[in-house]
Amino acid sequence: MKLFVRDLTVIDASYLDKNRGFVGESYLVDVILTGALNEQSMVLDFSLVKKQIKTIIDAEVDHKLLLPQSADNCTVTPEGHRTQVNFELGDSDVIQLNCPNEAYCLLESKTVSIEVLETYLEQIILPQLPENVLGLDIKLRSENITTPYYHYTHGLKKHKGNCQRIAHGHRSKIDIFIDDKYSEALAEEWAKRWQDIYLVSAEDIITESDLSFLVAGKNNSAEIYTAYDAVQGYFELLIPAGRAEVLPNDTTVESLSEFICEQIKARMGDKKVTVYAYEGVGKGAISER
Ligand SMILES: Nc1nc2c(c(=O)[nH]1)N=C([C@H](O)[C@H](O)COP(=O)(O)OP(=O)(O)OP(=O)(O)O)CN2
Repeated sequence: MKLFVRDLTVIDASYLDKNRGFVGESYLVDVILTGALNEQSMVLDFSLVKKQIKTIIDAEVDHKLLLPQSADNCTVTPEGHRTQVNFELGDSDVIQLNCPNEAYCLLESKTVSIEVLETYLEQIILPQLPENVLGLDIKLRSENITTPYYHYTHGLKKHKGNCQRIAHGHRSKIDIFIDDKYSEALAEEWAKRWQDIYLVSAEDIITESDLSFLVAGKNNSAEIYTAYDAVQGYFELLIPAGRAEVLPNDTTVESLSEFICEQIKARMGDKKVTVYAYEGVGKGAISER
């Protein structure tokens, strides 16, 4: 007998890619369970399917940085409850992080892909399900978006939950209206500007000498050093400046939509500007000037 649940949850995470650097993603999760019927004539009660699988996904991958730790360009060094990561990019630039262990999900692979993540999740979730559940098929998919979108990575130091992690991200639609008319050109402009971007708050920028680790190699462009203290611990990151944008406020979706709206308004004079900035799937903030 097979049981399916579509849209069980959304994984908002980021991964490191040799060419793209940080890639923020929002994956919708579908599952199929194969098994014998239990005493309730069910493979597993839907409410338990949803709760148990979501709990594991939230703990293992959601709001984390997914690392291809078998890649030659990825060095992961555990330091007790913290982990240092050095990731060399194709252009010989480097991204470095030093964060509490829960900021990362370490994958035994050379790259991160949907297939790698599906296999990883199947392997860790199936043994935690009741014995009558014999098989688990996890399918991850991106939201079907037909208009421009971007992938961003960020961290919200003031968030009490897992959004405080310095490198989690989202694949997000951006809708922009000028005098109530949809502007594909402006949406595309922002999608291009923030494609695979790291968004950092100006107040979180530190100097190289404030980093707790030594900088490995020299980046081609300038570097940005950012760090903050949050409930889960101290988070540090070094990123080439060309792969980041510094924003005046926190990088909540409210601030992002305000930032985009203000920037466009400055060019539009008397015209009304409306911005729908999404954070992942089906949620976001609206700004109007
Ligand atoms: N008003 C706002 N609330 C939250 C923001 C924000 O910008 N404005 N941001 C976040 C985090 O960035 C987080 O990544 C959002 O993830 P979300 O999927 O909402 O978080 P959960 O995992 O708690 O939700 P699930 O339904 O379990 O996926 C948080 N809030």
